Amino acid sequence: MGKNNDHTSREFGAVESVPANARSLAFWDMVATWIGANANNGTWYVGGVVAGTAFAGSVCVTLIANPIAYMIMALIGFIGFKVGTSTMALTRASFGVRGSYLPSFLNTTQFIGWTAVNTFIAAISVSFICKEWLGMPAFGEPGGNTTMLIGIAVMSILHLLSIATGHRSVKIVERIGVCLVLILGVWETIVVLQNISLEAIMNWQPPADKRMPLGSAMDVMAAFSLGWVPAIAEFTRYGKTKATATIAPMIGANLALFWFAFVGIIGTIGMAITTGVYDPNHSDPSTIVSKLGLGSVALLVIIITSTTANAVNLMAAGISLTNITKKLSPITSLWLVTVVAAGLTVVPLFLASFLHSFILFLDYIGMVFGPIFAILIVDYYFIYNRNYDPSALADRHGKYWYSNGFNKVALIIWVTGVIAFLLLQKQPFFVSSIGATYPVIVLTGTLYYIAAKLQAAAHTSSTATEDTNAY
Ligand SMILES: O=c1cc[nH]c(=O)[nH]1
Repeated sequence: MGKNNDHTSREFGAVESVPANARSLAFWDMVATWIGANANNGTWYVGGVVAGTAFAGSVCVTLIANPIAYMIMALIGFIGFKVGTSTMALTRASFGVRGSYLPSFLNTTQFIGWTAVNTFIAAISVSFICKEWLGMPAFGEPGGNTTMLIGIAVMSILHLLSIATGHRSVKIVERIGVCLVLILGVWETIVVLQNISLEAIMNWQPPADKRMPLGSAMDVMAAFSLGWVPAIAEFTRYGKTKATATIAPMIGANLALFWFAFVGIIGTIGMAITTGVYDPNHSDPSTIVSKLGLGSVALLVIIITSTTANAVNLMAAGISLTNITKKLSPITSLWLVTVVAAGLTVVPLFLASFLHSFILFLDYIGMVFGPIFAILIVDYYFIYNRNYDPSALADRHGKYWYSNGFNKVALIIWVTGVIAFLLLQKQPFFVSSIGATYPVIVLTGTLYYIAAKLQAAAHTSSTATEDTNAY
């Protein structure tokens, strides 16, 4: 095959449909990618956050909220597989060619935000390990920012290497990363379990002022996993088979999430029992492992897990940007978002509470993306009957242009969904039970279905009137 036709070495822009001969991701590559995504420090951390519902509550929330999110991910992964474009380009069909710039902008910012969040959490661990090994001040101590900056610098170099050639370098990072994560992560989990009594963990109750209601924990977990959904078609469009695009991400994401969140839950509760202080910043088992004098292994686990997760985050941030502008090539865009993310990671050093900012960030994700996914899924499966035309996604005269490039119906329903989230999220019923994220997704999907059908009926009748008048 001539060099120019060798699509397998190319990174495709958001709106380009990946042809069959460029689909190089096999089933196990996809499983590895999503294990690599969720086997990360952020998942430990979110496990520590929901530990505020005590052990039984946090396990239940984890087992309910996340699989639902990954079913949504599979539904959208399938659309990406069929149409061949990135997730944000898919929103052109429902929001309009220009209307899709809104979700794309939100998406680029959320994935840059995730990269910063993961890098920051990894840097906290690096900082603690620098203290153990070198006696340098750790995060939270006077002068602790130096060790944080070391952590941020190391991670950012690894990020640049992992996205250097787009999905191909990410594939290699995930293949190597997942093997190391499985070996070191299992080992680290065993060490932690040997040092923490499961019985004491099950009986532990959070202090009254730190107890988290179940519905709030549902929202936290749902937002955490839904955060991955807009990255899915970036990978499934390179998938070789339907199962690669649907079942493989579900296996990888669920497996790694259950594992790491569980370790985060027991790590945080274990530390709360030992120190008498409940703090999700202690969800990181590497801190425990390094206290046992095994700091180098702990450090490796942190660096690898954060790199594999951020490779996915950066792919999604960079490719989303190419849905907004054609001026940036996919690879330039990937490099750009990596540099911006490195800069952003420094910001939490100057914020009062990282945990508070993290929860606000998750609220933002649940609020803006839940309604976007509802509209995308209903639009593809029920309005367009599983039939999007990739060639019309960039066509100014095509069916996705709507009115000046915007589908007002989708935009209005999206705003309605966001407002509904803001109203329901604080209602005692939702706070104490199922949270607001999933009810709002169902509500938005239903409203969009009704509105889009009414829009289609109005369009048909106005076309019929025009035809009659023509005679
Ligand atoms: O999108 C996501 C979700 C969870 N963790 C991440 O790093 N990114």
